[in-house]
Amino acid sequence: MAELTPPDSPHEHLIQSPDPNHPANLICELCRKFYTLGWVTGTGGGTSIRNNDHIFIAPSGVQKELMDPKDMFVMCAQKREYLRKPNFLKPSACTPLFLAAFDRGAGCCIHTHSQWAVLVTLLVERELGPQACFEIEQIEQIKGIPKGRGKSGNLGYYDRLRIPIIENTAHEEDLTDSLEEAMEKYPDAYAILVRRHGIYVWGDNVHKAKTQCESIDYILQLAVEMHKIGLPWTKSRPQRTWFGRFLDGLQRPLIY
Ligand SMILES: CSCCC(=O)C(=O)COP(=O)(O)O
Ligand SMILES: [Zn+2]
Repeated sequence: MAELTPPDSPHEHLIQSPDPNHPANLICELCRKFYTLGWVTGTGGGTSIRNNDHIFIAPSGVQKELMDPKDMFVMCAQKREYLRKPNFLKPSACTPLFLAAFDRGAGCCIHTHSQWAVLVTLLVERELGPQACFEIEQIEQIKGIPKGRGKSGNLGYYDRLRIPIIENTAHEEDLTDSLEEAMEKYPDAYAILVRRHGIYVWGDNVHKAKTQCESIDYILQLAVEMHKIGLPWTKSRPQRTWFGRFLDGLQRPLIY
């Protein structure tokens, strides 16, 4: 796709490997899969992988399903300096957001423009207000999400999954401060929704980031469908008002 860094560059070996699990190959393969799910259409969304000392980043504004390993940027994880920069390309505008996830121990971060994610941010705003998180419980797929950083095991069926929501900005990179704030406020979160935009999901490694992103997308789609037929996402709302409890008593199908 791109005009390449000269092939005699000392860093070409960083993106050349016959191993399908090499990060440069894997980002391209994953983005092809994610495209079919509607996660990275129209150049939106993307994926970044940290592999020990190296961070692999896709270019900005390209069709993510058509990328080639030679299009990948490679950054030194410690110095945060680019070791490999393909000519005529810019690194993804999501780079500072991916780095925020790597700073907190992630091995892979996936950004999607899934319509389910966008719809849930709109529903939460309308039903619960601008400061609210998305919350859901008693759905089997919640078990696909870890309890939190430094905690062993995954959420259980009766645990509540909470995904914070931050407001969108005109430029992707300007999301960084609010994303980091949300990461600090919700240290157990492995995902953050961006209103009217999409979601960032990260995991300890590629396998975990991918399966967590799949579980969350499944739950977000389910949540939209549940809302359409008037089913609540949680059994009860924390800090309910007397009016909320009154409505509970009537067993009205409202979202809290
Ligand atoms: C139509 S995509 C707008 C930018 C965006 O939200 C995104 O996720 C893609 O950014 P990138 O710089 O990686 O192309
Ligand atoms: Zn985006």
